[in-house]
Amino acid sequence: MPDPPEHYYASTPGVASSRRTIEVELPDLRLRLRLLTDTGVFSHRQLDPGTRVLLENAPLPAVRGDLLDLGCGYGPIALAMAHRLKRRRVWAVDVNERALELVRDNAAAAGLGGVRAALPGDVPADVRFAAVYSNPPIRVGKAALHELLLQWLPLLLPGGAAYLVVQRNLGADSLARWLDEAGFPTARLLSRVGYRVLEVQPRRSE
Ligand SMILES: C[S@@+](CC[C@H](N)C(=O)[O-])C[C@H]1O[C@@H](n2cnc3c(N)ncnc32)[C@H](O)[C@@H]1O
Repeated sequence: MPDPPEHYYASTPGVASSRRTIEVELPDLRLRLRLLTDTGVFSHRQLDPGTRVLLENAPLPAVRGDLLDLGCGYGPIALAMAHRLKRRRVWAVDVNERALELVRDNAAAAGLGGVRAALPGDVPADVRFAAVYSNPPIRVGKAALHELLLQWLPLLLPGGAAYLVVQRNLGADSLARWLDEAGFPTARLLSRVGYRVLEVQPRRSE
């Protein structure tokens, strides 16, 4: 039997678990986030710089409704948004089960009952999103990334938006063009330290 894959988007990481706590400070939050991370989970040693750019710059949702952290990892985006918007339900979705366990433990430790950590197939079919925040899994390859976005972006509510942070040198501009051609009006919200934050609107009606 081959060893299980060790990349961070495996459903069960092959590397042994070794949890640690990291602290994350965001300018608008009065408390420091204390977040459990683990090996086998994306950027487990420190908050990813792209995620920081997203969290410090993406606006709050313009309409009411649930939020989605697509590809949540240990949950820095979901947890920060849940602190900011305590009454909202925040879906934290990932294929990595170790990551989902961390999100559950992080939300419980922070007393954030609105966070729902779920595998993609476990989100009820009728859920729609006021906003999607994502540092998407670029490393899965273009075809899988496009498929992922085509699965979740159609679930945006009217007036909602998705905010995606992507490294400029990992194809942020071509992703923006592809989204636009796929019918989702996309604009570059900002460009900072090698990252772009894309703002994606719900699909244009035909
Ligand atoms: C770049 S990481 C971002 C993690 C976390 N949001 C952060 O900012 O630290 C992308 C995440 O997407 C997850 N992922 C990969 N394929 C996925 C899929 N098909 N559906 C949901 N999540 C996926 C990976 O497991 C990984 O945790």
